[in-house]
Amino acid sequence: MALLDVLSTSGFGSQLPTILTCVAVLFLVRAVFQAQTGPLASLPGPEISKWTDLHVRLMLILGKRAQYVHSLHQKYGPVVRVGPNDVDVSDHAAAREIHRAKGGFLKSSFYATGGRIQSMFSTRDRGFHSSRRRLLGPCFTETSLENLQPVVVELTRTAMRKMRDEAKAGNGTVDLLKWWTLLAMDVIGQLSFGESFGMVESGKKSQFAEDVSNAGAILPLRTAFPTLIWIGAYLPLPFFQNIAQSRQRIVAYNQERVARYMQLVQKDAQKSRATIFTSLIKGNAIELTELELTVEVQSYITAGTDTTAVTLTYLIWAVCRDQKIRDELVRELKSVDVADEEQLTYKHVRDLPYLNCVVEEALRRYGAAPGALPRDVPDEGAFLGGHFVPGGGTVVSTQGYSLHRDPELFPDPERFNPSRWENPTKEMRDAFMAFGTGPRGCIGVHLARMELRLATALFFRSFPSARVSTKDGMSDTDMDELITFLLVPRGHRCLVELE
Ligand code: HEM
Repeated sequence: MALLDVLSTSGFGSQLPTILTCVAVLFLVRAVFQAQTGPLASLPGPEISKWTDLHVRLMLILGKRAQYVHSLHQKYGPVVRVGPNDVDVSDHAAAREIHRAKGGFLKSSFYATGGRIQSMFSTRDRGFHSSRRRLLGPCFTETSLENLQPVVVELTRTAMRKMRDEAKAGNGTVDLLKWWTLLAMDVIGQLSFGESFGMVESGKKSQFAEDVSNAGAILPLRTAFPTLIWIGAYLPLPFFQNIAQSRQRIVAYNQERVARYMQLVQKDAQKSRATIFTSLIKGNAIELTELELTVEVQSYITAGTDTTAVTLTYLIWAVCRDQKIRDELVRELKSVDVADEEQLTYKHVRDLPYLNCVVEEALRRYGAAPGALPRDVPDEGAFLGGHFVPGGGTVVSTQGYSLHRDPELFPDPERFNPSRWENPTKEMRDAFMAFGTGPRGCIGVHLARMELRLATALFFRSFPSARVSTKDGMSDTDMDELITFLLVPRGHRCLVELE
């Protein structure tokens, strides 16, 4: 018997509207109760945040979430409710508390996007993370990277040569975002597999790089509407199918490269190319399985390419826009006296004071990960920024965007002003979160700083009068800051004239 017949003979059908109305009323009462008297009800924030976070999700897709949340902090203070279960904190001491070791705030479900195999980046498991970080941390120290710096210098030098060639062959401009992306990805390839992806040399993104961009482009949508993406994976729509194919190709490519590297190690560990994993070689094997290594390398490519490339793009753009800053930087760089440009090493530039101020200010103002870093509040709750934030399902975030714009610590915070780092206070240092902080802070921080310093130094030594172009319609609008998890310039390009 059809279901409707059963319902009508049982009299249930005639009562259905009443039942549905009761259910709707119950939901409404529950929502009102939660909004007005729930454990987060006393936290400051706009009325809408008590009912929904849909507006915040839409802001995320539009690349304006960080700016919106910052405007809430300006209005409501350092602790603000941004959704029924979401809080954002811009108090420096509270941010440190959230991110400190053993603070009890674990990465939220936002990070659980990477399938069944966990990486150091994606894991939410404290035990897994500690053991992986203990193993890999030593690979990323300044001392370990020391041995690898010549290959980074060489790749950067090649990038300069290729940029000059491209500018000469074309209309005098180059797209910084393109070149820094090729460079950053080649650096990770070189340091992970002992061979680069060859993109700086070819001047073009490989299929692999295109796939990485494709897979990354879906991140905002996945973050804002994870269920939609989950359903999409089962639908025969080209958009979702293309992304699935990109992901499959990325995995296959990484597997192949890692397998090749491991064969080299097995054949002759001594002669295998130096990589960040060299110190993990014991006898003729590496202390990670092929699969573990593949997943780790993938996370370095995702976490270490666009972050470095975008920060560097904004850095060079900001310096080119201000002749005084550019001239001061060029003056300092010219003071490095080497007989031949080819002899310039990382050591020559690492400790240059003004260069370091420029890098620090670029990371403060344009660090490429300024968005929310969400953490689960421990069950017992916590006092943060003068408020009690309850646990049991609350997610608390900190965002570099707000922490770096505290006008008390960084007067005129929107201004790109490297000199503010000449004598930084402890409070400024404490508020600096471009690389996160605590045990989940960026493991690539020394590598990133090395790349930023080297590329900036070699760029302005090669092109001391570089300036932002207006050719091909390039304008400041291209550099409007869109922030999902990462920062990206609206125009997805940054054209500069080299000479
Ligand atoms: C300017 C460049 C970079 C910026 C601004 C940046 C920023 C960040 C931030 C803010 C975090 C913390 C994320 C969180 O708490 O949710 C992080 C973590 C991480 N970053 Fe970076 N990063 C950069 C470069 C790199 C590079 C070059 C690598 C390459 C190895 C890398 C690998 C990682 C990894 C693996 C983590 C996770 C660490 C963990 O959970 O133990 N990053 N990064």
